[in-house]
Amino acid sequence: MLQQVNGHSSGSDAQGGKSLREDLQEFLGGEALLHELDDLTKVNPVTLETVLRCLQARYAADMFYTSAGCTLVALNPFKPVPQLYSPALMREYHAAPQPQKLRPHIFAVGEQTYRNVQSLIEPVNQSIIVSGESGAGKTWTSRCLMKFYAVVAASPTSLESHKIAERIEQRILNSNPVMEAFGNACTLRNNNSSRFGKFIQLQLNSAQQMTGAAVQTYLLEKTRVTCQASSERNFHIFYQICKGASVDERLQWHLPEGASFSWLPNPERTLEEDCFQVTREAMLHLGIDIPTQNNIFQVRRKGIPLTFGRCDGQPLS
Ligand SMILES: Nc1ncnc2c1ncn2[C@@H]1O[C@H](COP(=O)(O)OP(=O)(O)OP(=O)(O)O)[C@@H](O)[C@H]1O
Repeated sequence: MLQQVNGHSSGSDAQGGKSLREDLQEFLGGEALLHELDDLTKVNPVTLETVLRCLQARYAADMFYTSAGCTLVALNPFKPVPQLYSPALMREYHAAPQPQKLRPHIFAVGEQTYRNVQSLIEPVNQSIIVSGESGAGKTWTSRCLMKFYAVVAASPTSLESHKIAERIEQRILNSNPVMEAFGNACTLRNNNSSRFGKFIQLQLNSAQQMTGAAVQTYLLEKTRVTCQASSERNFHIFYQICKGASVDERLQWHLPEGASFSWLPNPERTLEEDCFQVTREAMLHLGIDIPTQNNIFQVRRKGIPLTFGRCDGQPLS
């Protein structure tokens, strides 16, 4: 049903102008070129149908980013598109005199923000809000932005400062697997769904080089530890420990090979997120040594109330 949108009415215009229906027909008549509309502000008339048809045409043409004024609409390709995130493309957006004139991309947003920090009078803080429904690609997009800044905000001249910058970049990137292991879970909508919100702050010095990062997390879905919807799973870390612990660790942590736990449903699902080794290495790079890691994993086990027990009726310890 056509509704009044932007001053257009669904019937004929009394002043002799075209009706919304005619506008729509004219707009959709040029469907072959819809994918070329890289900014939704160029869509006319603006209706749910025209906007969706435009995004659909761009999606079909493998164009996953579309501007909407100063907002960027990102569609989840649900397939690997490596050329869309290559370091060469990062450098292209970084070097462009006007990145906004290139094709819409998360790197254009990243670069514009990076340039905005350095105003003529004093540095100005910048914020990027990544929002969308579960599975839309927020975590992916945040990761892309962090990788982008790790590349563009690291061009120090001296070898020593280069090493410092490299270490910071690596730590920033390594924070992702750790946060995802402890805060993400497989849900019906997303195999790697973040069950918490996060505020990531990247810090730059006066030369625009990355000097540090801080992550604040909030609203962790703690109830998932004890209660999961059917066909969903607990936090990745529990499965990682159960699947990836060595024989010695199993003995120390009282995790017999093949034991199943009622609070760890659907363990048979094998996800790429189940890799314990990746989490351990990332923790090591963040400065969490092996004894501390072991303490954390023991706390994890002991922190689970005994009432959950094992499926085979044995107590946890
Ligand atoms: N740009 C992209 N290119 C390729 N794959 C993508 C892209 N964006 C998202 N995906 C795929 O979609 C999946 C879901 O994306 P992501 O985890 O980022 O969603 P989300 O919005 O953070 O969801 P949630 O709110 O549940 O945490 C990813 O694991 C990845 O496989």
